[in-house]
Amino acid sequence: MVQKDYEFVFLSMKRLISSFGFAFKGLRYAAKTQPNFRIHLAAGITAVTLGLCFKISTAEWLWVMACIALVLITELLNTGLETLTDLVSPTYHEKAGHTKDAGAAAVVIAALFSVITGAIIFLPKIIILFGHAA
Ligand SMILES: Nc1ncnc2c1ncn2[C@@H]1O[C@H](COP(=O)(O)OP(=O)(O)OP(=O)(O)O)[C@@H](O)[C@H]1O
Repeated sequence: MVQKDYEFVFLSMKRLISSFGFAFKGLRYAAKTQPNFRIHLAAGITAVTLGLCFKISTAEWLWVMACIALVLITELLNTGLETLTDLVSPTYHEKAGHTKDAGAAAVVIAALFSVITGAIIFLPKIIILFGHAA
């Protein structure tokens, strides 16, 4: 590799590391300012704990991971949307309201989907566990 190629790789790595830094800043901001984000994070940790306790299958792990990612991603995008809306429209505007409502609806759909998926995966196992205990 010539000097120019090394410089290109070094700069690309530097840019990638800065992007991760900005991403963590975004995560910290959401965790600090959004109670719902913290609730969804706790729900995700609970789902992972249940998955470990019940030794769920690989396919079930994929669904659980997809649900956790879906909820956290929509929550983060909604946080960004809310922040931007507050910046652009600090006073009442119908369209600002629609923007926030649509963001909130996306989070609710992701959360509902995850609750149903979690129930399909974990409820039968919980019922069997309580059946054996009784
Ligand atoms: N600038 C605005 N103009 C019109 N309606 C607004 C505006 N800001 C908020 N609203 C309405 O009030 C609702 C709640 O707004 P708010 O800013 O409290 O968002 P939120 O979803 O409750 O945020 P958080 O997740 O931080 O609690 C919005 O969904 C929207 O319907």
